[in-house]
Amino acid sequence: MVPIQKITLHKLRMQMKNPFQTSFGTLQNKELFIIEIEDGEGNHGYGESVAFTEPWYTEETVWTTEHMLIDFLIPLLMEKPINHPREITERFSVIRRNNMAKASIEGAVWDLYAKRKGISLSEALGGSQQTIDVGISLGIAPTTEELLSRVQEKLDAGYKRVKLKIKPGFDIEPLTEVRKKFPTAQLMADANSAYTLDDLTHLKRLDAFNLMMIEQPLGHDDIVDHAFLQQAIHTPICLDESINSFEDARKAIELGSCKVINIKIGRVGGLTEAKRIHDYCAEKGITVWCGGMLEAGVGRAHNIALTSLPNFTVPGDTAASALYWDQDIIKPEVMVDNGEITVPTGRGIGYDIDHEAMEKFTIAKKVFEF
Ligand SMILES: O=C(O)CCC(=O)C1=CC=C[C@@H](O)[C@@H]1C(=O)O
Ligand SMILES: [Mg+2]
Repeated sequence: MVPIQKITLHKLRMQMKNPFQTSFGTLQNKELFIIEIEDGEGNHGYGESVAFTEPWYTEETVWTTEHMLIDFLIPLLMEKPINHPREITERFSVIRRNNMAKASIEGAVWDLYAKRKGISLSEALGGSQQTIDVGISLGIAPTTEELLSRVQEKLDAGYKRVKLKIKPGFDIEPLTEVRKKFPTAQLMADANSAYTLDDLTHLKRLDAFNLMMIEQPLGHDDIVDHAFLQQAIHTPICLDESINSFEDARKAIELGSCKVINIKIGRVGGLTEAKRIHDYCAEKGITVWCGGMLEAGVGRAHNIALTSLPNFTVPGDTAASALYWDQDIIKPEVMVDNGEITVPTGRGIGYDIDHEAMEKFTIAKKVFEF
């Protein structure tokens, strides 16, 4: 059993070092919840919520996360005892979607479970990789020169894959320049649904850049048009926004809508569902990699543990804390050495919470005792 005696929602506001620009807007201040669960025996499990303050990536926001946690998910979690964190997906299935809210608390139970067993979260999940490869996702840059210098800097730092954000009007030109300057770099592009099938002729031109993949070129909820597009282009399509569950992944793979899936724990509703998608993709020969949501340290630690599963073969978006934050909320912070992270072997997420830093960024706190 995983006894739960106390749940604390720490609401944090953290300022990003550099604004992150996508085809929808710019992110500078991040609000998030750290969910802390205590078993009354000295163990603390931690999870992090990843919804943004505005619903442009998925429909969830920081505010809906709080509403779901307080009014539905915490009461459901406490309805009867949990024997294994694996049971939570099923328990939460009476609530439609709200996957990021679900994942935030499910992750905290997984961490608590691993800590109680005295094993790492990676081990609890069945991870086998001791080091993981790391890539970087770059926001849209103000100029092509600036983009080239950012790519150069990240490749020099050892990052093993560079993801560029593209949108109509900012695609062929920057990709041409980046490819010219870095002919052998592992490059990919993410459109965050900025195109439609009307852009088919234009999208075919992207085949010239030898990209590892193009992420979510079409509708955020589409798998049909993507299947048509995948037939028409050579570049592998990677789905991000369209895959919110194991069932979505199964259907997309059956339809031939993608060759790659970007697994984000929050988007699919937790570690259990993420692992299920990973296992299914391994069986079907579909490549997976772990995306990021500009998380602080707790969320990154969960991503690192997940990425230690064997079918995570493409470098993930788990870049170093120092690229995002002046000060992170974990100790040590996430360090990337020549494009690799050593998967921690300590109990649970394997990083300690920097309580002082967490207090500093806390803007509200709610405690539930049972
Ligand atoms: O967490 C990171 O380092 C990368 C984040 C990232 O690329 C994204 C996060 C959230 C929305 C998007 O802009 C983008 C993505 O779609 O993967
Ligand atoms: Mg994406």
